[in-house]
Amino acid sequence: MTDTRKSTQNAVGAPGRAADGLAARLVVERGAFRLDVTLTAAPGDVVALLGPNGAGKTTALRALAGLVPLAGGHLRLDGAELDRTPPESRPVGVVFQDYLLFPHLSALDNVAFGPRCHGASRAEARAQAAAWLERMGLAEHAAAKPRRLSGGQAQRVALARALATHPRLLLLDEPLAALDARTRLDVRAQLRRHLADFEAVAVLVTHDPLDAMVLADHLVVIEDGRVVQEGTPADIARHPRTDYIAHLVGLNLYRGQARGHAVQVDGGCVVTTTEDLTGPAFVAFAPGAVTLHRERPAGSSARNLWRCEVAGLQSHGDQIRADLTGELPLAADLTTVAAAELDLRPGATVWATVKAAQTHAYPA
Ligand SMILES: Nc1ncnc2c1ncn2[C@@H]1O[C@H](COP(=O)(O)OP(=O)(O)OP(=O)(O)O)[C@@H](O)[C@H]1O
Repeated sequence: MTDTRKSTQNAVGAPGRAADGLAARLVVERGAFRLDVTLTAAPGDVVALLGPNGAGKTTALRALAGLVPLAGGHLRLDGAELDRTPPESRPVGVVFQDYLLFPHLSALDNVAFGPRCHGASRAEARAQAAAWLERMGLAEHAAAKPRRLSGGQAQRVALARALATHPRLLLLDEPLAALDARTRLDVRAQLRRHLADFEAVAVLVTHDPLDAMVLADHLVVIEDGRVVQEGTPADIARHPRTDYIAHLVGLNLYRGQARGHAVQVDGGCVVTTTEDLTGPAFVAFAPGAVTLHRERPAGSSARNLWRCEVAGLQSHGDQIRADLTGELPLAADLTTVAAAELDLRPGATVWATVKAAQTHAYPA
């Protein structure tokens, strides 16, 4: 994916960077759960924390906000230590999934609340709030109470409230999750524009890979309290390193040992690739690269041929996704017509072929 929005050359996580921005190692203990993640970002970066349920994304965000204490590590923002700074004194703005607007205050007063808390006079705070609402396209809703606002409008008020304090760190916790699909598209596009103009560090927690890919320059994938992979959205989509990420980006992924053009997959068969590698490797291919046959194909030019059994079928847009077990567990996408012609049903035996040129191997 190309990011035309903002330069990413500011080297997230690169050694020797300037003191500006975020440099954190967040160690948090919550009962049996331990979070230990390192996050660094330069001003202007948008970092998305992505991961399965319970991975620790929200805990990381709460630690950045000062809402849960660090059991270890450090938290520096623009060179200043924040570990012991109480949440209300941190130069941090937070936007939650469910907006958390004050129900008894108008949109304008909700936004003015931030600058007021930071010492602005009432008139100044209201003037700044009016300017923010204008920027968000909400000027005509300034007097409305939150219950009169749509979900998308309320979320924009919450964003204006966070930005009005000029935070050096903006935290967004699933900011689009509560919105319906149509509103989500609009708010995502607007949020993208506001984040592009935002000069400081933004950290976004999301379950949705599309939000992460559209909004962030840098993805940090957390599983079980640890960072399992980080990089640009394009890197991660091309070179997933865990099953969770492969599933997220819709690829079949295997780990094994490469010898030349063959990768011996752990616990099973060989996948032939066009890359020439030696040693521990990943090999991946898209479900759409798989061709299914009811009989073992004779004379197929595909270098990869596996005998499988249909474990399940699901519709997936205008395609059918077949989950296959057998020599190599894999997902295959085929058209509804092809699925009908093959008479695919759970339990059926099928032969799967994949051309070497449609696989992609890379060092593990
Ligand atoms: N107050 C708490 N006390 C003890 N454990 C907690 C508490 N809050 C969360 N946890 C545990 O911390 C772990 C991480 O939770 P967290 O909410 O950070 O994950 P997450 O990645 O944000 O998940 P989700 O996507 O489901 O929101 C989980 O195992 C959870 O059970």
